[in-house]
Amino acid sequence: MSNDTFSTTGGPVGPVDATMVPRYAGPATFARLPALEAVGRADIGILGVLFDSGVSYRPGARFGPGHIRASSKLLRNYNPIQDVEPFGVQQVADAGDLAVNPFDIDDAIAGIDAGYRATLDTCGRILTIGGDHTIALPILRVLHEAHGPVAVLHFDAHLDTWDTYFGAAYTHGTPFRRASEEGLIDKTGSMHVGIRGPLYSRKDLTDDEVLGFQVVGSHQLDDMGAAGVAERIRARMGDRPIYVSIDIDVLDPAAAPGTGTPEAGGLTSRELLAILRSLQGLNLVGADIVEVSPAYDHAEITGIAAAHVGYELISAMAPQA
Ligand SMILES: N=C(N)NCCCC(=O)O
Ligand SMILES: [Zn+2]
Ligand SMILES: [Zn+2]
Repeated sequence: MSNDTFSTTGGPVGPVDATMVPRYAGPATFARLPALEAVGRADIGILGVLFDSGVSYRPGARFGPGHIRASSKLLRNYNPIQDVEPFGVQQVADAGDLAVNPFDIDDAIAGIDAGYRATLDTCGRILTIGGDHTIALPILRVLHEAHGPVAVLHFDAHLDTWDTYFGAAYTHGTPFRRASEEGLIDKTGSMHVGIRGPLYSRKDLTDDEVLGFQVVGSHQLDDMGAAGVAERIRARMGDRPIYVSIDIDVLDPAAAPGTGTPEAGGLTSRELLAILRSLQGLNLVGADIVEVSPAYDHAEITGIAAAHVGYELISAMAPQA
């Protein structure tokens, strides 16, 4: 018999009541929220995608969803800076995991497409926790059917608009080039935030611009500040439908050591969380948090950062009073 004591006031079913069940106990769901099947439908579904066969360096992101859930137990009901109860004003539920083919990327992409589409039958929007960045492509394919080309707000140390690796077109370094080629993204409204580190050549940047992206480099954060980046985002995206894709390696390795392709000189978690808060009121149609690789994490540093990223995204998606 489950000892979950979900706090509910007749509205959305929220997380387990922390005054009844100690934080280290309760369901292994994101923020100890109810499972989707327990509530039937949700405004936001948290969906794990256990896939990391598209990586080019350190693997392990297939274990990211479980790690982020385990690291999310301390999340509480009220978000003071956004002044919202993200789990009280909307139904948020954990939609479980998509376990896709680890041996065939094409089959895995088809599986993610089908699983994401099925989850949208009972969830208004989905916050996906990965998995490596390959997973963004099938998600954008599904969202394109409902929204047309979406503006991609991409937080990452890496452009992820490269062409192929060893001849492979579908990897964690290529999702946004494929998406742009397939007409899935709004080339007048997409941008990267946090880009840094060595590139393969200058052509990486000229190609990237043609594919529809503007770049805010990590090095610009000191001068622009989170507020300046937030302004750039609003100016670039306006009221377009926006897909937010967050590669946890946008954070400095000090703030996110548990990731596959770390680059020095990244954002602090405080900067990233401040930028995400500024998305409140924008037309967010979905989001993901990818590339968390627990094997390289210490003391849940990366898992906790990813959990808070998810919390601020859910808060930014909440209906405002
Ligand atoms: N972590 C992501 N998503 N992409 C990394 C690509 C790294 C590289 O091409 O060297
Ligand atoms: Zn990256
Ligand atoms: Zn990436």
